[in-house]
Amino acid sequence: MSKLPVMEIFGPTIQGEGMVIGQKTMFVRTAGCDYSCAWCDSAFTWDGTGKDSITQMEPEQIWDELKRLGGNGFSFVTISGGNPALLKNLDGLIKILKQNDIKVCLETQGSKWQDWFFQIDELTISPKPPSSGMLTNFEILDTILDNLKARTMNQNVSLKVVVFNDEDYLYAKKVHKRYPDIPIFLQVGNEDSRTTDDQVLISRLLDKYQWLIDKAMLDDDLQNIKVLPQLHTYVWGNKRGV
Ligand SMILES: C[S@@+](CC[C@H](N)C(=O)[O-])C[C@H]1O[C@@H](n2cnc3c(N)ncnc32)[C@H](O)[C@@H]1O
Ligand SMILES: Nc1nc2[nH]cc(C(=O)O)c2c(=O)[nH]1
Ligand code: SF4
Ligand SMILES: [Mg+2]
Repeated sequence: MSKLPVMEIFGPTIQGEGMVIGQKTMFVRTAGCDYSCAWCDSAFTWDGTGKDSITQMEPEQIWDELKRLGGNGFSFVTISGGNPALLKNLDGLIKILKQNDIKVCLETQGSKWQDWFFQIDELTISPKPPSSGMLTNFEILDTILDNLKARTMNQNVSLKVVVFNDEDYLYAKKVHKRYPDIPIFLQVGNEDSRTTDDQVLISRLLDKYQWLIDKAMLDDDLQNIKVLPQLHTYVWGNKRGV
């Protein structure tokens, strides 16, 4: 028995964030997080509001559900949460995905290491800036990124920092300075991840994107930087399961 706490399985959709933005992908969202970010857009995975949606699933059942939803139309699965890195036994799911020639992407915040990180094709580590209310344990983050130096050429690792304000921006610069060899993405923060007024939301997010671009483009410290929106929010607003 190696069941995993699953909050939702959805797709196919596009990966809206980070280094594989635009990639056609299925999503598996696990339940539970060791953080509680002030602005978490997936708080239902950890704040109790989604507890009735949590299903304990065997990896085979997750694979069956992915096939039911995605048929033969996908070759990429993104695992997010919550923090999937809380789950020691996630390797069972990764194994089945690999056996079926599926590329695997993981979203995690860099607070926990798992040996199965080495099996992830596209690993995004997203340490949290001050506006989240969380404190980064840089010793753990150092260890994770140090461990990953032993990875194979086939595995991509990137950092992604969500930026809401000037303080967050300085934090992102600090992260880049500490790990200059890891590709880093700045991501627009969504201040209102609950509103259903898409027009207002999108217009605010566009302003925020422009603000972030303007800052980064004028900054000599950030020569090799990528600045991205959360693309899915510009298409579907705060809708869940897309
Ligand atoms: C919901 S988290 C789940 C994975 C993992 N716990 C993490 O934070 O990386 C997925 C991504 O969404 C980002 N995110 C969460 N809330 C956001 C918001 N309000 N605006 C922009 N990005 C957000 C996180 O920073 C993270 O990069
Ligand atoms: N389309 C889409 N792209 C995403 N990239 C990261 C997501 C996440 O919640 O981890 C996410 C999500 O929820 N939807
Ligand atoms: S670490 Fe990720 S899932 Fe956890 S609270 Fe923060 S944004 Fe949400
Ligand atoms: Mg999301």
